Amino acid sequence: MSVSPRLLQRQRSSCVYSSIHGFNQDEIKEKLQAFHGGSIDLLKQDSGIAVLTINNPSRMNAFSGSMMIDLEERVSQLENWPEGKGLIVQGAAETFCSGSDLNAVRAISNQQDGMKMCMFMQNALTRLLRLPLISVALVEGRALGGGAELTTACDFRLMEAGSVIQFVHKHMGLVPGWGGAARLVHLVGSQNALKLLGGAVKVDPELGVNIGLVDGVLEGHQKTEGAAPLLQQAENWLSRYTKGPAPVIQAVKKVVLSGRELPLSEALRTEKDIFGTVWGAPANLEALASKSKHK
Ligand SMILES: CCC(=O)SCCNC(=O)CCNC(=O)[C@H](O)C(C)(C)COP(=O)(O)OP(=O)(O)OC[C@H]1O[C@@H](n2cnc3c(N)ncnc32)[C@H](O)[C@@H]1OP(=O)(O)O
Repeated sequence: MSVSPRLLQRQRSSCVYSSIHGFNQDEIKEKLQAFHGGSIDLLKQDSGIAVLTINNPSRMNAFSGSMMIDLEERVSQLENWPEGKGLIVQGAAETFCSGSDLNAVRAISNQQDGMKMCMFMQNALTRLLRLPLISVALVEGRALGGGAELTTACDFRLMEAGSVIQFVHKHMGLVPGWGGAARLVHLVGSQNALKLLGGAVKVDPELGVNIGLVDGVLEGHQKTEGAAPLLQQAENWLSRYTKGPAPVIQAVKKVVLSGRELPLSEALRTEKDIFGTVWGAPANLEALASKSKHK
């Protein structure tokens, strides 16, 4: 499939690494492709909420090399989805993700390949976080290592009662490399981030909510009689933020993103530009015509 120049330009501007940093995406893709197994599945729904599933149940949804490539391709598809409003990232078979596939990690444990894999995943997860969609990580079971990092590449995190997020990197003689440490500091502050990484702390829903990592706790549908399936609960939770026309929801995400990532003057100018895309647009004119009251 050929990629349009506009799409390529948008992808590049969302990436952290490019050829200027000595990063060659095709080269690392070829290496990663050798470690296959599992998939990343994308379901775009008419509601404007997509579901991205980390699917490698026989390895507790660990990321094989080919799944890393899949992830990058799915993010590209979501970048090019004008009707999109929200995204739920979940794991298959009742667990979230056990990080990178340790078989692949062992095979590419040399310094150079490790750096390339790290840059590839930072690019993919940064683009995931920068999607103009409001995103939620739905954590069921365990989110370990790179799986914990993946949760921080979403706008929100919902945990099922009994689930765990754990940055186990220290136990592996590592630190996060997929951007998880930088994002964690933004989410919970440097004191809490130091505790979570330095202690490889098991974060349960209660601790997660207390430190601001977790935005909601869902009832375990298998343990609580009458509870809705988890994905349904997550969709209901997300829908309060995705009600309305896609251009408006996407603009909401973009102004928050620019405020989060850019220096103030630049964020203000970006906000003005984004404001310009919704001012006088159909949803704005419709709201003005309806003389709505906000009681
Ligand atoms: C970016 C840096 C990183 O992400 S480094 C990787 C960090 N992750 C890890 O170290 C996770 C290691 N795995 C575990 O701790 C356990 O397998 C967990 C996930 C707790 C599950 O335990 P338990 O319920 O007893 O199942 P199990 O150990 O029998 O696992 C089932 C099969 O899945 C596999 N598995 C699990 N995690 C990985 C992984 N990260 N990479 C490759 N394979 C993994 C296990 O080896 C096991 O496979 P098998 O059935 O023995 O063939």
